[in-house]
Amino acid sequence: MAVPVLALTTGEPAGIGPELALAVARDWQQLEATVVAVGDPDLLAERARLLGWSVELEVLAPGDMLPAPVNGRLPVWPVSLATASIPGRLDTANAGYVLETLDIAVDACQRGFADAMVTAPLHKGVIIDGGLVGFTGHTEYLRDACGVEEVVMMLATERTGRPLRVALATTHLPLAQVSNAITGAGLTRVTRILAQELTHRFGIASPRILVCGLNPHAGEDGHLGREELEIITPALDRLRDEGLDLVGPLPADTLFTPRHLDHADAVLAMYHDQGLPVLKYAGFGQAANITLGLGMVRTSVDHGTALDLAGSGLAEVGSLRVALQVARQMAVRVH
Ligand SMILES: NC(=O)c1ccc[n+]([C@@H]2O[C@H](COP(=O)([O-])OP(=O)(O)OC[C@H]3O[C@@H](n4cnc5c(N)ncnc54)[C@H](O)[C@@H]3O)[C@@H](O)[C@H]2O)c1
Ligand SMILES: N[C@H](C(=O)O)[C@H](O)COP(=O)(O)O
Repeated sequence: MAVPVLALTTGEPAGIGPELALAVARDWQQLEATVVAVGDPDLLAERARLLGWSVELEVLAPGDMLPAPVNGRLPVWPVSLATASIPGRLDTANAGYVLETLDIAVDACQRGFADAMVTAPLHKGVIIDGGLVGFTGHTEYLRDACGVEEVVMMLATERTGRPLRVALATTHLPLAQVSNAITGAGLTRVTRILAQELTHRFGIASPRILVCGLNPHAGEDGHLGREELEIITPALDRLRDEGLDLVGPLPADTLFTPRHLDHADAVLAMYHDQGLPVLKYAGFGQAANITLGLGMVRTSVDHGTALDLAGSGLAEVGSLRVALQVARQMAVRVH
């Protein structure tokens, strides 16, 4: 493939997404990809002015020839804000704008105008308050936009020396709903996608996956919960019969130790705050969020909108750089 094209959605306009897009454009470093921002050019220009950064915006349309990356220049596929955005101040009027940037990036990937999409953070609450009841995040929105039944959220960092990859069996759910959401069919789908994508998109021929239990001490033989005995173990056994290399269910408190992690390619955690705090403790600011199973490449940052930092220029750009690098590597590998 020629140099891949990455469509970078600029996220919640009142958050740090717009300035992170500008920050990477000031210094593309060694990124061997062409990046086009998807967002409001006036917003980007205003944020650049506020920060005193010199970034030249080049407004183009999907399908137009994209220029090679030059420090201080940022190509943009334009989307108009509904109303002017003030750093740190959410406005439900702009919820539709955020979603439109996602739709444009998905469409561009599907039509071959981009090889991957990378997303700056959005604010889930303001999208819901803006009218999209049931919205829970990019992952689920993109699953529906791509028309697939299941996707897998996986965060990955290399700050730990060897890659640490943590995937989730359930994503953005209230904790009270997690147990009911762990089903044999769901676990089977998620684990298959994880194993397949580790092979196809990360080049790991026969990935070893460590699977967390749901309950303390993986249920203590049924004394501290029965999901391991009744749901998780039977599902893993069936998948082992298909040839998958799965270890578990293991107690989650001791799974994340070198003794286990040194011999594994990924961890499958049962829920968001079982797996992600560990990953973020190890690699916050140097990790990428990857959606597996979409049929296209999508990565994102490991952090949120950081409204407290918006407009200050102080937000760290490390995770966005990692997300761009991972998207580039995945896009190149897929072709
Ligand atoms: N990829 C995404 O779109 C994504 C990811 C995580 C959270 N979110 C959303 O973001 C919103 C705010 O979430 P939150 O407050 O829980 O998390 P947050 O990541 O926005 O903020 C948590 C803390 O980390 C700091 N922080 C975050 N990013 C930083 C950066 N780049 N550099 C330096 N410090 C940084 C913030 O200042 C804050 O103190 C929520 O709506 C959440 O759902 C979106
Ligand atoms: N669960 C993610 C995290 O904690 O980093 C975050 O909420 C982003 O999720 P989406 O990519 O689905 O928006």
